[in-house]
Amino acid sequence: MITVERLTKRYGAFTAVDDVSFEVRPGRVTGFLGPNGAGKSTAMRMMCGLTPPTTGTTTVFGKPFAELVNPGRRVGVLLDASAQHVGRTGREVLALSALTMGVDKRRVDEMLELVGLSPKEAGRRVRNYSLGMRQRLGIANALVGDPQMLVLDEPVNGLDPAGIRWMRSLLRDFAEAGGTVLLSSHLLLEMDAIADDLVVIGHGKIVAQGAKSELLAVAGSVASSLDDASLLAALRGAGLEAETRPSGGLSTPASPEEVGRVALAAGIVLTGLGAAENHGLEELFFDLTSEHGREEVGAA
Ligand SMILES: Nc1ncnc2c1ncn2[C@@H]1O[C@H](COP(=O)(O)OP(=O)(O)OP(=O)(O)O)[C@@H](O)[C@H]1O
Repeated sequence: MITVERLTKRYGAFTAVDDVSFEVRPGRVTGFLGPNGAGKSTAMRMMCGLTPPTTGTTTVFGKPFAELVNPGRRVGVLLDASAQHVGRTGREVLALSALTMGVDKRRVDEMLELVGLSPKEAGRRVRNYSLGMRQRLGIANALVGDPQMLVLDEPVNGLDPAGIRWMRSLLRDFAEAGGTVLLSSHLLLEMDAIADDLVVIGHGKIVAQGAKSELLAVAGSVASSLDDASLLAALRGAGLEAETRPSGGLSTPASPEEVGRVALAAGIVLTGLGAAENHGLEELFFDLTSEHGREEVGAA
C-alpha cells in the first residue's frame, strides 16, 4: 500500500504538487494520469524519497520510503529509463543491482528473459539501446530485487504496440500475484488499457480518482423514435428520468434494455437506441490538455 497525504511541493512561488492525497492498493494496477507538467514525476519522486515535500507525507508499507531497509527488495522503482549508466551493458546494470541488494545472480538472467532482452542485447552497452530497450532494462532492474511494489514513471514511453501489450500483461500478472503497481502516463487510452484504478492530476491537483470502471462507466442511453414526445412521456410515466436532446432524440440514465421495454409496452417505434458514452473523464482530460488548460512551465 502507498499512502499519500496532503502532499505539496513548491518551487519558489510555483506549486508543482498541490495538496495531493490518494492511496495505491495491493492487487491492483493504479494509473497516475495527467498531462505533461501536471506534477506526476514530482509526486513520484517524493513517494520514493528523492525529493523532499514542502508539506505532507507519503509512506510505502506504512513508513517513509527512506526508512525502508534494502528498499529495492520492497519497491521496484523506474523513474527515468534514460538515466541508466550508458557505459555499462544491460547485464552489468542488473548484476550490480543484484549484488547491491544481495539477490541471487541467477535472477539477472531470469529478469532479462522476462523483459525480452536477448543475451546478445544484454551484452551491448546501454548507450546503444533504443528507448524501448531502456524501458525493458529499467523494468528488469525494478524487478530484480523481487519487490512487492512497483513505482514506474511513464514506463510505456518508447514501447511499440507489442511492447505495450507485453507491459500490460506483466503488470497485470504482478498485481494478480498480490503486488502493488503505480504507473504514470499522460495518455488516457494507454491508462484505459492497463489500469484498474485511476488517479487523475492536473495543475498539481487531483481532479478525479477511483476505479477506472466507475470513472469511465457508460451512463444511460440515447434513443430516437417516430414519436419522441410520446416516448418521453412513456419513460417519465415509468418513473425514468429522460430529456430531449438538442441534436434530436432523447437521453436518459436508464439502460437501453429499460428504454426498449418501455417503448415496446407503449407501442412506440424506435428508430435508434444505444448506450450513451460517458465522455466525462475524456472531456475532463481534454480540458486539462487543451491549449487553454495547458500546464504552464514552473519556476526555474
Ligand atoms: N526542480 C524544479 N524546479 C522548478 N520547477 C520544477 C522542478 N521540477 C519540476 N518542476 C515543475 O513542476 C511541474 C510539474 O513537473 P513534473 O515533471 O512533475 O510533471 P509531470 O506530470 O511528470 O509531466 P510529464 O508528463 O511532462 O513528465 C512542471 O511545471 C515543472 O516545470
